[in-house]
Amino acid sequence: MPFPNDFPTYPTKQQFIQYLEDYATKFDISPRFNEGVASAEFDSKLGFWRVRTTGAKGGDEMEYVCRWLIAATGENAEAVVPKLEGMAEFGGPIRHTSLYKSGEEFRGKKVLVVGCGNSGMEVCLDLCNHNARPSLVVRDTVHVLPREMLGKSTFGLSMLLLKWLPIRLVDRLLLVVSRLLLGNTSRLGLDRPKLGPLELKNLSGKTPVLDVGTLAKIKSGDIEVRPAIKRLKCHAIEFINGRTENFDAIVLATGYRSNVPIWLKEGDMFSKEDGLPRKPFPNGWKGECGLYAVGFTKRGILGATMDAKRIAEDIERCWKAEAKHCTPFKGSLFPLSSSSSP
Ligand SMILES: NC(=O)C1=CN([C@@H]2O[C@H](COP(=O)(O)OP(=O)(O)OC[C@H]3O[C@@H](n4cnc5c(N)ncnc54)[C@H](OP(=O)(O)O)[C@@H]3O)[C@@H](O)[C@H]2O)C=CC1
Ligand SMILES: O=C(O)C(=O)Cc1c[nH]c2ccccc12
Repeated sequence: MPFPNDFPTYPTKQQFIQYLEDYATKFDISPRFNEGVASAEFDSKLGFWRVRTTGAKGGDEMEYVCRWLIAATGENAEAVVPKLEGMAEFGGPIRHTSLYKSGEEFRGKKVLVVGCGNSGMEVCLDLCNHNARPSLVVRDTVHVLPREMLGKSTFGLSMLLLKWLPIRLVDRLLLVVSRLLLGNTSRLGLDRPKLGPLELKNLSGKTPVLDVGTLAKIKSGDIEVRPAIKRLKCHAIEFINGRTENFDAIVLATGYRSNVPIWLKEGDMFSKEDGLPRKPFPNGWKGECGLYAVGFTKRGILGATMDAKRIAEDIERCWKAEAKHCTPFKGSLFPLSSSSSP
């Protein structure tokens, strides 16, 4: 179900919520809100999955029983919080982006944003817009692309080009246009990886950063780039280049991970280490006993789409095969008198 034609390229929160509600109505979906899955386990005696949930405040336990279970909790289910030396000593707030609401509370403060993915870049800009003074830790290479190219969204354009051209050529085009529109990002302290943005996404899962105005703030000096952190002190931070600088607060834009191992009681399909399917792409979508996984391919929306189609087809096939084996109602109720039944 596509977005309505009158939606802008970047729908508002309210428009997106409306889309989700229309989607649920159209496909007759009744979401269960304010419930979290505590555990899901296959009951081999029953031949079904038992899924236990708890209410928002930990109360109201429920159990669901189902033939098929699709894990769709994603690659960004819980915050990754790095252990930094001296973390307990630091005097100011240390906030992961998952808990970041607005730059308002950091007004006038000197803030270190750790991590230069899409979250870190957008938080830096928001901090600037609230008159905070952010610095950004960039410890590795990163691909920054303009959000739009030739009047089209870079993401949409990439997906379109990939239908016709090999990935390396699309990457070359993206980099040429980025260079024209953004200039040389290395001069701002943002070196590019050797691999192109889409190839890197496919191989490592690292998403290119879409610039929403952060680069201009780095250029103007409103955001300063810093190397990796060595250790935290009471009101200061020491970097690996030996410099120490005072900061009032830290925002950890250090990313997210899957939380499947916490709730799914199952040993084979998902790795305990990273919470992703063990089978390599594109085979990670199917497990045993009616268990499936969607959206754990590190290949963004395209990857999730592939999983979703395969799962829907597989369940349809199982469903039809099982329906065939079920004896028709009449036959099973009156086995002796149904001499005409096959
Ligand atoms: N508008 C949009 O489209 C947005 C999309 N997103 C998406 O959500 C997902 C999550 O994004 P995000 O939250 O940015 O997480 P990411 O995983 O994309 O980025 C995390 C960043 O933190 C860095 N990092 C991690 N640990 C440390 C550390 N100890 N010291 C210094 N740097 C560190 C990583 O660097 P390194 O590479 O060196 O590990 C990386 O740059 C992504 O897919 C992203 O594209 C998020 C926000 C907005
Ligand atoms: O398909 C997705 O959802 C991806 O994560 C890939 C992606 C995210 N942002 C982009 C920007 C330009 C090209 C590809 C991507």
